[in-house]
Amino acid sequence: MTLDEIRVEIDAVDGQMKPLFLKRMECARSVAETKAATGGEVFVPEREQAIIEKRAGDTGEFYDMYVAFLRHLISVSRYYQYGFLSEMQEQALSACLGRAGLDGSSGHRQVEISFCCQQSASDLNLYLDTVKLSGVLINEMKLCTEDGVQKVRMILDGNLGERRMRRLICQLYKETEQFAVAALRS
Ligand SMILES: O=C(O)C(=O)C[C@]1(C(=O)O)C=C[C@@H](O)C=C1
Repeated sequence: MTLDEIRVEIDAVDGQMKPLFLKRMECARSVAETKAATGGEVFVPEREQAIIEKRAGDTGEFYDMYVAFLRHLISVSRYYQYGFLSEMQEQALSACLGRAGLDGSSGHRQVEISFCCQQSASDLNLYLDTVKLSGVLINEMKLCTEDGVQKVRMILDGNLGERRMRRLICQLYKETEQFAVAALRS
């Protein structure tokens, strides 16, 4: 097969995957609507583990790559879901601002946050992808690892009044360990 012929095949595969991706995102929307009505959490780690165990077992040499693909796919699904859950966003925001004694309506241009993740689970790359997806820019980032726990500190450009910032803060608050808004910076 020539390179051009292989690329025709890749284009055909991508063409088949696209409607399936769109269909899966439609399902994510329906799940979000159901959860908005019933109050369920977006992030259900045991369900994600079950999906991975059920699907990835027979992928042979591609096991790690297929697991990475599934984890990214599901992380995108979660990101999409949080966008529909404005009540959850508001609750998450007031919980972390209240805990830090901060006033979200104060004038600020940057939001400093901190959270932890397990080094072995390599979740940090997924969270960085989520930040990228949200459109919020990282101005500064510090990472230190102690006893297998990654402690992350980020300064994000933007204001808590922006929808994309509220959605991002909500997702990180719900999914990471020890999430905190450390400061609102002007
Ligand atoms: O099954 C759910 O509860 C979903 O929200 C769907 C889904 C997925 O995209 O597969 C997304 C987030 C959950 O953590 C688990 C699975």
